[in-house]
Amino acid sequence: MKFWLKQFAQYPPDHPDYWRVQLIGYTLLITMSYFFILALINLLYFNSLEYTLLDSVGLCISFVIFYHFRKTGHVQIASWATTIMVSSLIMLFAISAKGQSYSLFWSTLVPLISFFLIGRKWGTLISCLTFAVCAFLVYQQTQDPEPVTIRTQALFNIIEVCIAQVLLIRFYEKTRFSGYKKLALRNLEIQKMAETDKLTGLYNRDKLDKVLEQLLTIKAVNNDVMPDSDSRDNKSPSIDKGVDDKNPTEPRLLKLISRFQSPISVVMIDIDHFKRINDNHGHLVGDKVLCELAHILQSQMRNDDLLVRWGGEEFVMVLLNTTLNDTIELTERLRQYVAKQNIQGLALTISLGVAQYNSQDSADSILERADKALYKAKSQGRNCVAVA
Ligand SMILES: Nc1nc2c(ncn2[C@@H]2O[C@H](COP(=O)(O)OP(=O)(O)OP(=O)(O)O)[C@@H](O)[C@H]2O)c(=O)[nH]1
Repeated sequence: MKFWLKQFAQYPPDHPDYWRVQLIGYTLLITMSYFFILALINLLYFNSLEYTLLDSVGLCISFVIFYHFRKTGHVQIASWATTIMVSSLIMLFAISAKGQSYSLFWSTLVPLISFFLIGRKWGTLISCLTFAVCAFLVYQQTQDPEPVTIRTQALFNIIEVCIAQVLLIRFYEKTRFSGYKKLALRNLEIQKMAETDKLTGLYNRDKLDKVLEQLLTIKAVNNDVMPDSDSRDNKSPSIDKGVDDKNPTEPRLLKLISRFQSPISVVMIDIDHFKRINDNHGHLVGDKVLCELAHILQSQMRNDDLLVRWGGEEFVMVLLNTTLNDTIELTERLRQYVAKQNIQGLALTISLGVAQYNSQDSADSILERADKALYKAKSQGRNCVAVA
């Protein structure tokens, strides 16, 4: 089938007409095969010249539309031509069979094709017209005193229409599935973009607010029922890392948050005299320093902790299951580690402000205390850790 279906460069998979183009191709290939087989069956098995002629006309028209569509890629013309051809041949067949031998069953294909190819408005009109003709044929049958006899033709009609229905519905399901998948992926991308800092690839401030809010709400509830554990080595729930995370939109934190009982520390980190780096080496170097520092900080953190870019040259860490003493020890180690690094050929230092969660804290108040601690560290001469 793929060999016969031409892929048009002007209709890539994300083009609104992509699936219409596919359906035109599929429908025309299916109708050509159907008309060819039906013509043979009607000629050789039923000896019906009338139906053989009808099928041959269908085969020729399908081929002409198929050929024209492959040459021009004109979706609108091909959609209308296919719909009119399919519905009028079905109607011609049903009328010539006087609606007998389940020939009316073919009309159920008309809405499937017309709605998809020419839209709701015209699809409704053509389907209603087709069904009106069917109703009229049935009415005529009711007026006919002769009893209806079921022949082999009826069996063929039922089988052929069922196969066509299954093929079309399979196609629609594929279309729907592919559409939803694309939408879901796009939503994930958008969510990721909204939560990520473009420069460093870390989570951004919005994400921090969201995570802290959830974390502290659960913490406040749990504080009423469970005592805090007091060691960083205890098994703790995790927060996603921002950098290089394959799926930052589905943090492990959210899955584990309900089990959360442990102490939380928030650390605000600021590069000392960053303005001088920009002034002396330019903003591009400044940007590279920010990226490199983000990776250095990330490399020194546990998988369980969260690092975000707060804005400018400031970062925030959220440490789970970490007591105040552990946090001071850890941040001091981090400060010394950064001071020893050569970042873009520069030696730089950081100041850190630490705040430990207490039961009165909200997301805003704990960040505010960490910020005050950072201010203290700056006023103590920078390159140090201060506690709120
Ligand atoms: N290159 C670059 N610079 C930035 C970015 N965001 C903020 N800055 C710069 O960071 C500098 C921050 O300067 P200040 O707030 O005076 O702080 P500082 O020079 O680090 O001094 P202290 O914090 O007091 O040690 C400003 O020059 C901002 O322009 C960024 O995304 N890229």
